[in-house]
Amino acid sequence: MTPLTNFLENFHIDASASTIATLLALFAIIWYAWRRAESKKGSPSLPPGPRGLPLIGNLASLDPDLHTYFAGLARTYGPILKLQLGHKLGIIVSSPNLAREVLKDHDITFANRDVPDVARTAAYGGSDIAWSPYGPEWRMLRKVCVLKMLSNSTLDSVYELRRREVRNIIAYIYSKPGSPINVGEQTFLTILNVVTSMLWGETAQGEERGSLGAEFRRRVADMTELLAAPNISDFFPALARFDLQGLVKKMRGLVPKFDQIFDRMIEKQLSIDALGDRAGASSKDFLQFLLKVKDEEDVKTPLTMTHIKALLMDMVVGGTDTSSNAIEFAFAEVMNNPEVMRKAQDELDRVVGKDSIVEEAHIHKLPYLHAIMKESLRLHPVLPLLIPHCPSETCTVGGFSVPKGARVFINVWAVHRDPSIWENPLEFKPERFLNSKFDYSGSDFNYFPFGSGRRICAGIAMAERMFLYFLATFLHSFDWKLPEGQKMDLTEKFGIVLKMKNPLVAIPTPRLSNPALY
Ligand code: HEM
Repeated sequence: MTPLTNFLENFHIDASASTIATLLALFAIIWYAWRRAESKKGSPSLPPGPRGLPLIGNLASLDPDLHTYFAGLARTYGPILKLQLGHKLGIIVSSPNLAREVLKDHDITFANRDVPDVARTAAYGGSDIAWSPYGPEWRMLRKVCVLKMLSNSTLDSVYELRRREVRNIIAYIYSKPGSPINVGEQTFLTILNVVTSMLWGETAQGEERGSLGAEFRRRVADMTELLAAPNISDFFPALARFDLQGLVKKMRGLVPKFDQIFDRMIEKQLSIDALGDRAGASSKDFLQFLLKVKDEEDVKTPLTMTHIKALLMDMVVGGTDTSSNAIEFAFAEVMNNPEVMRKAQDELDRVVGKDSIVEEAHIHKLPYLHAIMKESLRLHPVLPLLIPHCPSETCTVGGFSVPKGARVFINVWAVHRDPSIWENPLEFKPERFLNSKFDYSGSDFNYFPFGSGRRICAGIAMAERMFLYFLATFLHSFDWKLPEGQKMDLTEKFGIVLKMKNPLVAIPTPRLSNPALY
């Protein structure tokens, strides 16, 4: 197989001879122009990296599991390395010191994103928090979200929503004695209901809960898969308009399905406002708040309807898939380590008791549960390469030049498994976090599952609450075992969100003293 056919196969392109000839000609022109531009600039001291092929660079050898592939390269080339991804330079950083240089010392320079074509399509032209460039618009969006929806005081005020959804799922599981439960799916549905009811106060019930949730989950999964797929258009911007792999077309097919729901909810909210029927809308609804902010005049950076939809997309896609996959990994690790399960359930029985149900007020009294969350996010940080950063100007990291516009991957997954930092890094051992100094603030670059600096996750408080409350309730309410003859498989699958390759299916047995508690 030639490198070109190998490359085409890697990118799932069916190509006739004439397509290949056209591509070759285009590549040659781009390559020539690029080399000329480079030679004019002189040769900057770039980080080391594997030798690439002319035109396509290292694209032919990319492995779909980018986090493990990058970790392997770092063992050969060191903690900062480069990959030539067609016309785009990729920089991979895999050590705490260099992550600190990028995310702390050069925080503002790297607080930008290199927006993939599909992400631009998904996020209404990149008008959301995650893909906006660093600047007043991003600051306004983040402030609106963090202050209003994701702050501790708002989260406290909507505990009833979380409680209702968690009690619903527990009752549902209890109603299916001995049946296998798809843990990720049920967690996703519950979180989706929490997030959407915070957004617009509507929550799917009964049959609708199952069908709407399953449909949403598929679409969110399709979306994150498209976001993670290597796209020729990003590596050869001159070819973007041809959308050779059809990824943007696929994303364009997905977005309207979300958009219709957003439109429906916005219209509903506006008609409630028009009728002055405040009683029909909870004053806590985030959408209602956003629509009010949109109408505010005399603001320097106005919030538009496009921003609102992009924010809803961030919350529905970013808030659900991350949290549910993180919980699924933790659940699987706990099941795979019976001693950890025993300690977690002992702690719950001591603090909550078998004659009561878990409330969020119990959570701060459960240090072992907190340690489980930290350990699980160490081994399986669900955004293993963060969201790639992009320097707004050329700067030096670890003594090497990182050019303006490079796509910078911070391999937090590799740092979290580095044996020079962590003892027996592959072991799931929550004890290592008991009484430890590690938190989620991103101030220690040995442990930063939510990122660090200006672009740190905007939803940490919400993620922490949902994760701990769900896991505590699941472990307290039931004993869990795998279906007969099945083995636990913790293999990961890379997407922009890390998932379990084979979804966790487990059988619950009630363990509380009284059926009324379900
Ligand atoms: C366990 C769950 C979660 C984990 C591990 C996680 C982790 C992360 C990480 C690593 C980033 C990228 C940081 C960077 O690029 O440097 C991020 C960004 C983000 N997260 Fe989360 N996240 C989780 C849940 C949530 C939730 C529940 C929400 C909101 C409802 C949320 C909203 C966001 C947003 C809006 C961004 C973009 C921030 C920006 O670019 O300024 N996340 N998250």
